[in-house]
Amino acid sequence: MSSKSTSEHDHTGETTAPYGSGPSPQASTPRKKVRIHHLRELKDRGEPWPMLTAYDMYTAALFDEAGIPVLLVGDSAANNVFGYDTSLPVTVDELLPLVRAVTRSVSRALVVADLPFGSYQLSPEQALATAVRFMKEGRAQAVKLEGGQHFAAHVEALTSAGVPVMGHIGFTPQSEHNLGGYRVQGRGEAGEQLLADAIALQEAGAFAVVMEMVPAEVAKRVTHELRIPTIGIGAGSDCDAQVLVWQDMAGLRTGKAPRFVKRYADLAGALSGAARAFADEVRRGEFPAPEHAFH
Ligand SMILES: Nc1nc(=O)c2c([nH]1)NC[C@@H]1CN(c3ccc(C(=O)N[C@@H](CCC(=O)O)C(=O)O)cc3)CN21
Ligand SMILES: CC(C)C(=O)C(=O)O
Ligand SMILES: [Mg+2]
Repeated sequence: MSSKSTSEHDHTGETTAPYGSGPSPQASTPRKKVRIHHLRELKDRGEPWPMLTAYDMYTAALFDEAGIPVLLVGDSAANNVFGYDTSLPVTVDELLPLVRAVTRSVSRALVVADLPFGSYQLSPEQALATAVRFMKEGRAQAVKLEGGQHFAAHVEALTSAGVPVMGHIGFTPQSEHNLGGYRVQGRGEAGEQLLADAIALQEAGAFAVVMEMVPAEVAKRVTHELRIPTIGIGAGSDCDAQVLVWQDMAGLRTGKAPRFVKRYADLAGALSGAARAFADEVRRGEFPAPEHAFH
């Protein structure tokens, strides 16, 4: 990766530091709306960046303030919001209000809407019709869809209509039944196909590609071959960016998380402690105290 230092002027005439530049921690927080070319600049400078899922107002606003440049309203809302056991059942009508809540709540982060199973696979026309709903009704800045070479025409239909597209290859949860469960993809011979898929997405106009559960060596090679950023989840440290589902990252998910997850907090413990403390105080007659009441 080359090192390139730029500072640019936008239509306001204001000079802005590129995202992630500068010596202080604050400097890594973008002061204005993150745009797609910022992500490409970060790749060119070799500066890794974070992406998180978000599905509602508080998380979106907090992650935006924390300097997460890209938020994904994932179809993983199926598991992590709606309580389905796979991502397959979730619909556009269920996801749209979440996308709208997130876009309403951020000032800087780029918001990507994940196209759910069945909402784009039928044809490039279907993909465009669905993407248009997420852009117009959800006010998303980009959409994401799962698939490689076979979906190049879909990606091209979207990008040529002005819809920025993020690809997603490797383990693609919407195809879990076809892939035989939650398994690492792209080992051995399949690594060549993964690279071909990534290149096909780039050539079709995708602005970034998620690689989920692929060997770190393969992800590294794809990352070096592509001009557009790669975003890893269980794909090692050589991707241009890293994404996690926020409930996994913050320890809200109970039960065993996938191996690629690191927990940075114990929200499950904190929330369950708060609920128990509230319940105890109500049962003991300690809450509400006089200062919580009106007289
Ligand atoms: N909370 C959450 N986190 C996710 O990362 C996530 C979702 N939900 N929902 C949609 C998909 C499903 N994903 C998953 C779900 C489970 C594993 C998992 O259990 N992995 C095991 C087994 C891997 C193997 O056998 O090779 C692991 O230990 O990583 C992986 C990805 C990723 N996505
Ligand atoms: C894990 C990310 C990449 C995703 O697709 C989702 O959350 O739906
Ligand atoms: Mg998804």
